Amino acid sequence: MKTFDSLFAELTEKSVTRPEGSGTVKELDAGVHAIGKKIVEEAAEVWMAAEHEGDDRAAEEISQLLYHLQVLMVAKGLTLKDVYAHL
Ligand SMILES: N=c1c2ncn([C@@H]3O[C@H](COP(=O)(O)OP(=O)(O)OP(=O)(O)O)[C@@H](O)[C@H]3O)c2ncn1[C@@H]1O[C@H](COP(=O)(O)O)[C@@H](O)[C@H]1O
Repeated sequence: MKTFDSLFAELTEKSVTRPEGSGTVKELDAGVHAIGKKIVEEAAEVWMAAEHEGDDRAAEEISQLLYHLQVLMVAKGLTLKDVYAHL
């Protein structure tokens, strides 16, 4: 099963190899402003799913929020260590 750390490694690699058809590459090219807007949108979807939908939908939305947060980290050049230092 994919984990937070393994997804981050995958996204970091894609930012370097830039494979065709990668949504991550497309999002990175859109820039921090666009990624930030996506994070806000996904956060709202997490909230709505948690309050009004089932656990499975909430978990799915949370996974998408985590993905977009990771894309922002890659865009900013932040590592997992940088973030874990604040946990
Ligand atoms: N985990 C994810 C992931 N979670 C969410 N998303 C993207 O985030 C968006 C979620 O969008 P919504 O549900 O809001 O749907 P939407 O509004 O129709 O989406 P958009 O129109 O905004 O694109 C979709 O575009 C998904 O493709 C993800 N895209 C990729 N991954 C993983 O990231 C890795 C790299 O992906 P690629 O770069 O695409 O190869 C792979 O392991 C993927 O499984």
